[in-house]
Amino acid sequence: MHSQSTIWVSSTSSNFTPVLPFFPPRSHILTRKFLGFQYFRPKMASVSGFSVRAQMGVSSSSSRIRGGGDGFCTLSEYLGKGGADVGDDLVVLFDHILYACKRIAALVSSPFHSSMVKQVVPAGSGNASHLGRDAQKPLDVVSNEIILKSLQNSGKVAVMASEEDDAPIWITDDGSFVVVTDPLDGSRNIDASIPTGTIFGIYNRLVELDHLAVGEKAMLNSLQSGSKLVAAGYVLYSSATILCITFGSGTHAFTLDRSTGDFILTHPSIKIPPRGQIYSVNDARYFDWPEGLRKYIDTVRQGKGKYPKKYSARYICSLVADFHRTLLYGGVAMNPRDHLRLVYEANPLSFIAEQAGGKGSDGERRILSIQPVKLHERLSLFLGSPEDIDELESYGDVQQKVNPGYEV
Ligand SMILES: O=P(O)(O)OC[C@H]1O[C@](O)(COP(=O)(O)O)[C@@H](O)[C@@H]1O
Repeated sequence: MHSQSTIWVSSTSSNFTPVLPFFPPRSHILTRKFLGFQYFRPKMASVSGFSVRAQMGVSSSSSRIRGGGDGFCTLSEYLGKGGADVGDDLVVLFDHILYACKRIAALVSSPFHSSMVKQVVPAGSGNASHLGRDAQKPLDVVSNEIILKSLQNSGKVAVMASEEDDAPIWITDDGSFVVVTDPLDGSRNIDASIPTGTIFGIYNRLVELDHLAVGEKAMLNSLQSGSKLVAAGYVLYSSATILCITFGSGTHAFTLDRSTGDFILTHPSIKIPPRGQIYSVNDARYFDWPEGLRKYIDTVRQGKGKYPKKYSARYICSLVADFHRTLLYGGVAMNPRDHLRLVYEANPLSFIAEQAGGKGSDGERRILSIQPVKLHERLSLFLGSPEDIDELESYGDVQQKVNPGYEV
């Protein structure tokens, strides 16, 4: 489907190994099997099984998942008729989103990205609302372009609303979907090679708005409540490239096999632990927090909360990475100040959290029940294990309203 052939130089030392085509065909799975590679179930993740066969019959949706004859289930197999059967239009759309994410994955890990992006990003381009420490990085702009191009090429998307653009972009009247996205979250970390991620949510186009002017229907389609999401996902660019998705029947994660370009189902039916022992927050903000939040953190870090063990702190400062860890290990990932966006970040991740048995809250309300009123609306965000979120909310006053504009 995609004609573009990027060249991937595979090298672990100064000796260059032969240049491989980027993501060669699936027949390489045979080589992988022949070489004896095995996928193992991660120890700390609470998943219903790892190999496709192991999870057969676990639930009505997962039992329909059929892997290839080799026992692995690729994303295409998962989405297709023998699997979740999400419909041809979504299959095509996912194929294009994932192609874009593979390009971004290649870009963020490329030794050449800093010099490449300097050439392609004109000064002053991008979202005017990004100022100071929120200023767009060149890779934000490039990633945004990559995603927009792929959505255009898919022919399936009416509107794209991106964290990087001031206004939503109307793509085609023929598209049946609306895509909201943060193309490269955590990009402020990129120069230090810390994990980053792409977040996206997919809605149906609201056909009842078709008669409106383009700008108006683009905006209203993008301001749908998170409870209307058809699908949501993120791609984590880290030591592994992980795609985590939901279509409203469970949360499933796939790991990119760099030798074939396939996303392999590695974490079917993720279940977040009901309670974790980790909180994730930028606690340099402690003195700007409200009383309730300080009390909550003071309590759990001393092991005096409902769970009688001392909590640990983990904070990467990259939302997708902090959320992914929370999904697998449990606990709560939070940003109590009005910083993260409802449309691009809070809604898709809350949908994924809920489908894994977790919760997404602004400290008082369920995120998915909030009606967005502004495209770039920001809010406090708490995501994680249901018992941890309930306990945190019970402290009442957990939203940081003082936001002095931190410099780092
Ligand atoms: O500075 P804080 O409050 O710790 O915020 C860090 C958060 O901001 C982010 O970098 C996102 O910010 P941007 O949307 O401005 O890129 C998240 O990845 C991270 O979780």
